[in-house]
Amino acid sequence: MTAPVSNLTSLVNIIADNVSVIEDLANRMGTSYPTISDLYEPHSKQEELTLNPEVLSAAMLAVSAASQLAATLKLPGLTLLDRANAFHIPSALRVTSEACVVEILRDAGPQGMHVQDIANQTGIQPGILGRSLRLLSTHYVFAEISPNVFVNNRLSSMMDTGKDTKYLIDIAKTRKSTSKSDDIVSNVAGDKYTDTNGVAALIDQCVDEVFKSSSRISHVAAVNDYSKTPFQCAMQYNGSMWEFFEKYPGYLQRIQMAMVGFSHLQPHQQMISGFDWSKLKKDSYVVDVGGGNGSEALAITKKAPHVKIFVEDLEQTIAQVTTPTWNSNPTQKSLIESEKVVLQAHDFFTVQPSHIVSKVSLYHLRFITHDWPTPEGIKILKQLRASSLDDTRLMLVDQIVPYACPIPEDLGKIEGAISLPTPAPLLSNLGEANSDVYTTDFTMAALLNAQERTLGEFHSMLNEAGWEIETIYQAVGSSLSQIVCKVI
Ligand SMILES: C[S@@+](CC[C@H](N)C(=O)[O-])C[C@H]1O[C@@H](n2cnc3c(N)ncnc32)[C@H](O)[C@@H]1O
Repeated sequence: MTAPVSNLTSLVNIIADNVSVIEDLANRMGTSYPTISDLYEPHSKQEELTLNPEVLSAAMLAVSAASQLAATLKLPGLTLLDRANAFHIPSALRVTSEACVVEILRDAGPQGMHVQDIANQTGIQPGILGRSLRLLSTHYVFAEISPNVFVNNRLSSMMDTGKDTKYLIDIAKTRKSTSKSDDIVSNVAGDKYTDTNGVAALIDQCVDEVFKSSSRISHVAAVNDYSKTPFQCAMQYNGSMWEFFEKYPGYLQRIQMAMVGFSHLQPHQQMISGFDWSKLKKDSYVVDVGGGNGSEALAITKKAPHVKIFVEDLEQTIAQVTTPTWNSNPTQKSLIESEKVVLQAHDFFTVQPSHIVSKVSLYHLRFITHDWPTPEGIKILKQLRASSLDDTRLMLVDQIVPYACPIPEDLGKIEGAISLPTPAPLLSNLGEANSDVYTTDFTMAALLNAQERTLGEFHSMLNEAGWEIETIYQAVGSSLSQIVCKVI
């Protein structure tokens, strides 16, 4: 009689089985999985391997099992302490970002640089910088290769803006000389982030205003007063977050680039290719509602060259971000000049202009409903319903929060609403392997008293606004989905 497999062995077996799936594929592709010490090379064969759907699925299971194994084996009190102190990591990331460490270490190359020499370049105190780098290295961001000598690694190099280091150091010095030490609002230099992959913008936004705001979530919950957002409490600002961004253009530029960064973090999410763009009627209109800097609209011009695209956003965003972005790129400029793409100020809480309604085939909303509490989400969706033709479709591109249990039967019948079975003893939502959707949900709570939604929450919000989910398209290893709806 064979002994039953222990919980620990089951977890180890899941890791071993899935790692061998990955290594088999790597061998067939003639490459290897990148190590943590490699620099991030987005176009390398190694990074291409990491985005293969089979590899993504296997990696999700292995990561889920490995983190469950770590949480099981480490003494529970120490795991709890880790969780409770996790907020020190954003502090350390902010210290290193303000000191331009990623770019300084890029210039230093594989031999790295002593923390004293890194510190000398921006005038930061080497003590706290070294401790920040060691805390981060312990969490696999940067590496300490000899005492106090650090190098970039796969994680840290992903935040490289690619910009000239001296230019960034000058920006950092100007920031320091014009900010008071007790400033809650520091003068963000948006130029640091333009023409980058957006990852630095995303990380800097997380470790600045999101971090500050998150510390106020429990206060808002405790007093049960949602008339103010945690962001408003933290930044001591009475207007909305969007008004704040309009008042401080550096923050506005940063959040728009952060959206671009979000796509680069999970490039496979761009592979969501389920929706058949060719089916849209020739010369009909696609409206990218709350389209920001228009990066998605640009992607749509390639998938659906036969339609006209309107990028709508708030007046200031169109003037300060979208228009300069499109005018500075010759291809995008020519799309504007030929009127294939129209950039237009429009408040999505109001009905669409009649010239749009007459020919609209699709309203596209990426990362919009997650910015709003459900009553406001319903108002936005109702305005679009009132601005639709019978065959107009609505596409929400947002993350669907997985339940931590099997999907309810009625929701499971919606086309594309898959919920993959997970092997025991893993959590059914794959736990830490899927943690980004739950942290993004808290980011929405921190900034806007808003939220990411489960499929059930999407279903009822859409129904209330006069829309019915027709099909959902998802990519492996991603909670970002295209939720395509028709009018009821
Ligand atoms: C999270 S960003 C998403 C941007 C873009 N859809 C993307 O995926 O990159 C939300 C956008 O909604 C815009 N927005 C906020 N309030 C708005 C309103 N009342 N009317 C139109 N756009 C608005 C913001 O300016 C911002 O560009």
